Amino acid sequence: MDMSFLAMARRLPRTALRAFTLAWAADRRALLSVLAAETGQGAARAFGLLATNLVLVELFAAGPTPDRVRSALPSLAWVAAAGALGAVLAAWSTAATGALEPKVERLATVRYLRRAARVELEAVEDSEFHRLLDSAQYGAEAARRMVGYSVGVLNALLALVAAGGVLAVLHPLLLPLLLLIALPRGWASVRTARRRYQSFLAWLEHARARRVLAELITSREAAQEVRVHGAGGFVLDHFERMAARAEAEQTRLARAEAVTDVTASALAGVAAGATYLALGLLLVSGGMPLAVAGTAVLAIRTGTADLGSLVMQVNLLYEQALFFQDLERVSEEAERRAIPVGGAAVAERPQLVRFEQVCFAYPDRKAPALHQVSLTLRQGEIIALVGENGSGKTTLAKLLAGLYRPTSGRILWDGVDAAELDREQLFDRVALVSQDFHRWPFTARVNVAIGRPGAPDGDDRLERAVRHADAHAVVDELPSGWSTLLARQFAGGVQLSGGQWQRLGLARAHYRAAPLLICDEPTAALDPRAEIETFERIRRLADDGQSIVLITHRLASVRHADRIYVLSRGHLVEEGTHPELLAAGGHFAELYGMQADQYR
Ligand SMILES: Nc1ncnc2c1ncn2[C@@H]1O[C@H](COP(=O)(O)OP(=O)(O)OP(=O)(O)O)[C@@H](O)[C@H]1O
Repeated sequence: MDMSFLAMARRLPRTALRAFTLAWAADRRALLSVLAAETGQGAARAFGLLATNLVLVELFAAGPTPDRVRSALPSLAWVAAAGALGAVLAAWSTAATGALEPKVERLATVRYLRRAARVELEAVEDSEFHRLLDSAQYGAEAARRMVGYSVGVLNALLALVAAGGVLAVLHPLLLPLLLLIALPRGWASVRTARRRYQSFLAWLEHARARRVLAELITSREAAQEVRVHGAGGFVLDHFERMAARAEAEQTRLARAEAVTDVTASALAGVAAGATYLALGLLLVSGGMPLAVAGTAVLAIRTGTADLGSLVMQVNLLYEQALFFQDLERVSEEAERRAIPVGGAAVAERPQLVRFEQVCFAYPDRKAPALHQVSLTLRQGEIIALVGENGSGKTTLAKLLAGLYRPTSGRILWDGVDAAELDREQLFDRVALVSQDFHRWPFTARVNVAIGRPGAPDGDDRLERAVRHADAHAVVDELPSGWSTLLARQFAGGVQLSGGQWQRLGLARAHYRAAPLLICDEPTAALDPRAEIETFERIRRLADDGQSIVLITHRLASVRHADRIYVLSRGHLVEEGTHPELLAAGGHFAELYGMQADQYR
């Protein structure tokens, strides 16, 4: 909230320069066209004013009126020529600005999204970072607007230099008086912009919550409970109350703006009065001829209009710059929290992954989710992670996949600490079927092939993956087969059942063909036959050399695991094979007994 006017004034040129660099990168030809057209317009305007002065001098000169008009004609032609040139240049500037603006917005958006996609998972889960991301959403649009407003500022500035230059030539007193008229308006605009932005920041969380509430009412996920449980009225009621509070803030802003504006207008009025009084006194005292006074009035009028527009444009630019700075800030933060690039190479087929005394705590939680966990996974082995809800199984899987880094302890891949490995390569060795694997709103084909975008042998690979996950039946039933869109919210989109989705998720993980497969509850939505078959298939993958980490609550299905690790409240409490753990009569045996009893 470093919002003092001076601090902002110091930062504005730097921000404008960044926007300019962005525009240069987006389309330098369009940018140069805009600059040329605007400078040309400024020159044409100054020239036009000077020519007007010559017209007036001729008209107010002594002699018969027809002669005076005749001698004013050449200057009048110059006035017309300057006007025509200005109009052509303005049209050129409009066309170039129109071409430049969307490119700047696209470039700003793509840069920001590229950085956002590369941050650590921890940052994505951090509400503060999300808040930044939300406020930065407006930044790309602000970058676009900054182009237009910068052009406006340039235009008004050059026009002002033209009018001011002419005034300074006419009489040295007139220029400071002109500035005096503009000062109160400038003050008012900046004050209002700052107030609006401060309010935006203070109310951002509120606006986000309101948006979430509004989306809930229309979302497909909540649609059933909105109706059957009557949750719609409840949510709407909250939305209305929150909206009413936001409206009160808008009213406060509007009132404050009105008071500021009226004060500024009064001060500007006094300054304008003083200017015209000075002009009158100069005329009366004979310090200025009538023709010059006529031009001065013209220059003051256009000059105040130009100043007004300059103040407005600077103000708009300033306001957008505040939003653009958010984008810059989030880019810096995303860069700071980015997944590091480079590092030691990871073997194509890692032989051994070891957890050594690994602890992990989520940043917003006091109690660690994992406490001194040590385990080993060899190539071609299946290990199973079991334990009650919240015992830390998924967290462990995410650490293994390289999504989190241990708070203490080490994860060694063939003896090398994962912290030193090239994370991109590490990700490349892992396939995930997580509990919440993503249901991409794309076609069935893409939903599988997105497991490894850009994989070379398209259809064969797809066929193998589908056969493995027994997803044929799912795809055969779809109206357009592989090309069916799996997003009900779009025309022609189809909705799959949970189990059908799960088969596609499994096919996706198989399509990825990574040496390490992590299956987190891969069969929760499958019917009993499909579940048994799936576990059997997963087991066969290990025979082909894939290492598998299986997380499940179906304790009978971990029989074939080479080793079972039992977690409880983040601690590793038991490990062994299925028969060993049953014989030990510990935690696993107890859980297994409870499940088995249900079937007896
Ligand atoms: N992103 C997160 N941020 C903060 N805490 C989390 C996060 N994910 C999980 N936790 C917490 O960490 C602990 C372990 O969760 P985890 O998801 O690893 O358990 P789990 O054994 O996979 O549970 P389940 O069987 O229910 O899937 C829980 O207390 C959970 O509340």
